[in-house]
Amino acid sequence: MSLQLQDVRHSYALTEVIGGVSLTLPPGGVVALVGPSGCGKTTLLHLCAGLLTLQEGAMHSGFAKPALMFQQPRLLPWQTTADNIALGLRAQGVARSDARTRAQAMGNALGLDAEALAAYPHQLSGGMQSRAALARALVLQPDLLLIDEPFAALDIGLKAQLHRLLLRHQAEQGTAVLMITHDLMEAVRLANTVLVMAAAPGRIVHRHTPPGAALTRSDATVYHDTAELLRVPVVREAFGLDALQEEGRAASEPAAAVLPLPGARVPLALPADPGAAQLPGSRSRQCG
Ligand SMILES: Nc1ncnc2c1ncn2[C@@H]1O[C@H](COP(=O)(O)OP(=O)(O)OP(=O)(O)O)[C@@H](O)[C@H]1O
Repeated sequence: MSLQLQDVRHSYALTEVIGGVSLTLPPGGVVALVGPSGCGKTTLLHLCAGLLTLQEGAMHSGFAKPALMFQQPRLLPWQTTADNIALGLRAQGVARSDARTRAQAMGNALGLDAEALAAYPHQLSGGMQSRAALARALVLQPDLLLIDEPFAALDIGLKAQLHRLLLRHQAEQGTAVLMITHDLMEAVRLANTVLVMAAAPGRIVHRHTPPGAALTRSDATVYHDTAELLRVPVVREAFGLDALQEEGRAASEPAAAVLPLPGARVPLALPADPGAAQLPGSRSRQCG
């Protein structure tokens, strides 16, 4: 039972955006696809979720209960938080009272109290909405969770809290997770395997295994490992870092050899040691 992609390609009209991606996600594994904006991460995730039709290559999923968590919480404004969390269960035919009980328990586990669960989405902060969206996915007890940058808009503290909640649930339930992000440090913090993508067309250019188990990975280890990853030439190239650095140097000649890089979307100068929605079920698809 795993998710396997073999030489998957995808084009929008005449433009090839995914140029031959192969990957395997085993049960209980956490794979992060990380890459610059526009390299095809969302397209790939939507292919895995069955939201896009496979055009070329092969894909097989042995997972029976996949769930997708979108970049935006996408809560129904006319339903309470608890009813939003219960939505997938209700769609599966679970009785209203049972679904609500399970939704409340999952909401509580993710830090939503009775008041938040009785509130409507517009009465919740962004962080609470993200918790509700995570609860809505996790309450389904998926064996495969597909995540599309759900924590991108959160502050650093909230992000860390949700990372921990997700990792704890993942470790307890053995859920396989395929997540996409453009944040290298988030990928190193959460994943067993980090796959770095480059653009035009989207392809995997580097595979990285962060040390140890994610739940016990310290901040220092995450910073150090991210810094190491940022030294890999193909990773730097994928994010356009060296080009930016050259621009910076040219602009300040003959000043300092190393400059901060304006506009970079990934951390650039990390200390080496800072010291311190229910989807279609199991499927196998082949084309091309
Ligand atoms: N429906 C579509 N029709 C045409 N082109 C599309 C469509 N969806 C995405 N694209 C293009 O395909 C490329 C890959 O887009 P995609 O959203 O998969 O990238 P991404 O890596 O997830 O980007 P981001 O990190 O900015 O969300 C981009 O050039 C985008 O403009």
